[in-house]
Amino acid sequence: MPTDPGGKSPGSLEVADLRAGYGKTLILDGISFSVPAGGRLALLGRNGVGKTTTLATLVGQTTRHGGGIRLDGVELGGMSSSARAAAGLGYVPQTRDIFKSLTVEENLVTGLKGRPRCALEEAYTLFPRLGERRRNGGGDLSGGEQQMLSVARALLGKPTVLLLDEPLEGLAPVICDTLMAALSGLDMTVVLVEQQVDRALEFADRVVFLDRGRVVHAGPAAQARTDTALLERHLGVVLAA
Ligand SMILES: Nc1ncnc2c1ncn2[C@@H]1O[C@H](COP(=O)(O)OP(=O)(O)OP(=O)(O)O)[C@@H](O)[C@H]1O
Repeated sequence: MPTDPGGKSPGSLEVADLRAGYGKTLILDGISFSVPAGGRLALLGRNGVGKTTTLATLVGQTTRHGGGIRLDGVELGGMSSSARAAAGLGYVPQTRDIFKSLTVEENLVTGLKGRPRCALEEAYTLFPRLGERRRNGGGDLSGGEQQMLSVARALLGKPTVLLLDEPLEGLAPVICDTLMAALSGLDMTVVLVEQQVDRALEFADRVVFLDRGRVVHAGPAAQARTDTALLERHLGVVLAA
């Protein structure tokens, strides 16, 4: 992991009493959580509880009504989305943020943010499939390849915190394995929203459950995996033993 001049690893995220929504409609009603540099947080909850809104608020795509978002002690709340990206937030939205009319390589170039073109090799090393398909159009890729492209493009910007919104949605189990293996090798802070609870809890070290725009539980992911009452209460699921 890169270190700052003071020798501390970057990527410490602190969200304090965040209140946000769409226009005047409040969805997040005072959310607080923190992730240390290099930590992995799973953000879970039933449909419509505000998980996507939380990530969208972190990157400045909603209306913030109050509260703070600090990255390595720097308040991001008043910044534009592009300034937050420059500060270190990388975002992979649920919609897979790729340009379908551009080739794989052209898509990746848009993620370079001023870095030299040779940095594209990082993406092809992480996902060799993208290297094989570098001249194919983004719209011609399978769902899994599009997701790899979306993740790789976000990583090329060298974020210190990666925000992932349901990266496994609609993907075959073998592609989910490939993606999770790549994500598990990353050396950065990650906030993961995911419906595949077992995979999310295996990946994460901490978990936060949301319900109706509030944090209703926060704790170690390993403990949550075996707490059937907790999972049933907040998600309505029971994991296979
Ligand atoms: N653009 C929008 N304008 C107004 N309301 C919205 C908008 N996007 C989401 N909402 C509302 O905000 C609430 C939270 O939605 P959000 O997408 O954050 O939930 P979620 O936990 O990510 O759900 P899911 O698991 O279904 O993706 C829902 O009631 C939703 O209808």
